[in-house]
Amino acid sequence: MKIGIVGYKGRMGKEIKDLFEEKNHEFVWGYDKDGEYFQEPPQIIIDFSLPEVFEKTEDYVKKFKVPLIIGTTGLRDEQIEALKALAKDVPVVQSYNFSIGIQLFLKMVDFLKDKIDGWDIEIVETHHRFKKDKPSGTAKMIKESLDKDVPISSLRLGNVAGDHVLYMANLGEVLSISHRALSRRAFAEGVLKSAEFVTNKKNGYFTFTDVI
Ligand SMILES: NC(=O)C1=CN([C@@H]2O[C@H](COP(=O)(O)OP(=O)(O)OC[C@H]3O[C@@H](n4cnc5c(N)ncnc54)[C@H](O)[C@@H]3O)[C@@H](O)[C@H]2O)C=CC1
Ligand SMILES: O=C(O)C1=N[C@H](C(=O)O)C[C@H](O)C1
Repeated sequence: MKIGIVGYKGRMGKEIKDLFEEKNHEFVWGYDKDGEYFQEPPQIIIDFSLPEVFEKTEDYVKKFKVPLIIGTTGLRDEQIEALKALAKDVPVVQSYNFSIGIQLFLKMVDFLKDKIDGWDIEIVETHHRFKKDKPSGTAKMIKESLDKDVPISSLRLGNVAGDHVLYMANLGEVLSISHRALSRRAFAEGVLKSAEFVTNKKNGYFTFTDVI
């Protein structure tokens, strides 16, 4: 497929471009801080940028009438609503984490959440020093899955690709679930799966849970 990437000069943008090209897909369009790169119209747009770029992405998806895969974190509620509106016309896949491991993590949380009433529960996330948002989108997803107002601690250290730990403790024991992304490749592979997932869809709002 011919892909377009919003944020194509960023860490995730480059990782996604590299993986798709290894799989014989073609990077034909991009948008970044210094404007548009145009070779030909894309068949799909992938956005890994910042929430302030969202309206541009929305305009380009409408212009090219193509599916959107969006992993940008820190989106505002009205931006999520705008994605749902966009999904009436094109397929949209939105997730704050495109790794398989975090999907399994969320399933474990779902299994545990009504068995840990009265326990102390805390989320700790660690990311590279360049990450702009805090807490991470994934930590927010874990909190939402728990259905509880639990504290989130954020560490910004070196070049960590993404660690998430959920601690649960009663007076006698500590239980934890942890996930470590060893590189950004894990996220890029989830984006590729999502791009393949939407190829036969006309429209609809999906999360990465629907994809796997
Ligand atoms: N959902 C997921 O699985 C994952 C999500 N992310 C999220 O993806 C986003 C990007 O992460 P990274 O690639 O590490 O960041 P980055 O900072 O390396 O890349 C962001 C790109 O957006 C561009 N950009 C910034 N402002 C812009 C503007 N006003 N107009 C056009 N382009 C602009 C930057 O120039 C840069 O190339 C973040 O929100 C991050 O949290 C990151 C990894 C995995
Ligand atoms: O910015 C990152 O790098 C990451 N962001 C996502 C998040 O905020 O949860 C996903 C991953 O942990 C890497």
